[in-house]
Amino acid sequence: MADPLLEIRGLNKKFGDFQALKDINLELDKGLMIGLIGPNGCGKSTMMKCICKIHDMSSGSIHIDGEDISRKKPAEVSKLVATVPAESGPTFGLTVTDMVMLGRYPFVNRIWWENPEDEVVVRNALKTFGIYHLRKKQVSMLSSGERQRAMIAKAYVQEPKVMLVDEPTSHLDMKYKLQVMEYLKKMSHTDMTVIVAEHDISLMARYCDICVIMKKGEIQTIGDPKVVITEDLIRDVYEVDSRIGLDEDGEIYVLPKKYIDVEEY
Ligand SMILES: Nc1ncnc2c1ncn2[C@@H]1O[C@H](COP(=O)(O)OP(=O)(O)OP(=O)(O)O)[C@@H](O)[C@H]1O
Repeated sequence: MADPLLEIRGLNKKFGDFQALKDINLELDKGLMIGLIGPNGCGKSTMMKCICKIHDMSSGSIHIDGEDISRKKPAEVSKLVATVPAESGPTFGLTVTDMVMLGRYPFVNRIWWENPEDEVVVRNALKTFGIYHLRKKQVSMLSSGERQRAMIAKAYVQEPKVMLVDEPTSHLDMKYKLQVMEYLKKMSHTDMTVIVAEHDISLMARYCDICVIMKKGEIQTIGDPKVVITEDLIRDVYEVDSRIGLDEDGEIYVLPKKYIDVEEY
């Protein structure tokens, strides 16, 4: 059997006395779309930041494609893993093309000067993500949906093996939510494993091959969303009563019904 693309062993992360991640163990194969689900503060972003080395681990190991990331320099890690953060941050008057081109940075040796190959990769990404017509526009002028697609294009041109996407649809309307998830799904079909943290569980259940459910810094369960996402699980993890159904296409939808006030018990 092939080795997993991402292998996390005994990952712990502490901020001072607070333990944000507790003994995380996870093996993921390539070519999958993975949904990271759990309540606010359960550790989703912290786990992503450990995978891309924004945070140092307190203990444990992370291997991507057999490579121990703790031994890699930042530029080498950037060739293995790319991140699409929840917020894009300041863009300093960059055009869409300029910003997406920044994703090629790990491939530049000493002097920053894009070559014709970089230009082809960027042009293709702009077309793939439907933003070619916006290429000369400043990123600060884009709508949320357009900016999100530009951020995904920037991560895509990094040609990573693992793509980490934090809350990709939080500012998007229904159409762009679906569109962004479609793009991410397509990327997972190019042998890239895409890990998405997102609060819309119905959307995650529909698009993800595997869901990783987290609670209080630990992995609660992992598996096929149609199997693992149940009313009992939602009650346990979110303290919310919900109804879970299947529409005529066999897709799961999750309807939150009532917040359970734990103080009442
Ligand atoms: N740099 C930090 N210093 C101290 N505590 C932190 C730091 N970063 C995160 N935490 C804490 O670690 C816990 C996990 O945070 P994290 O951002 O990973 O949660 P999350 O699951 O991504 O939440 P959300 O869904 O709200 O984005 C939280 O209690 C948070 O306050």
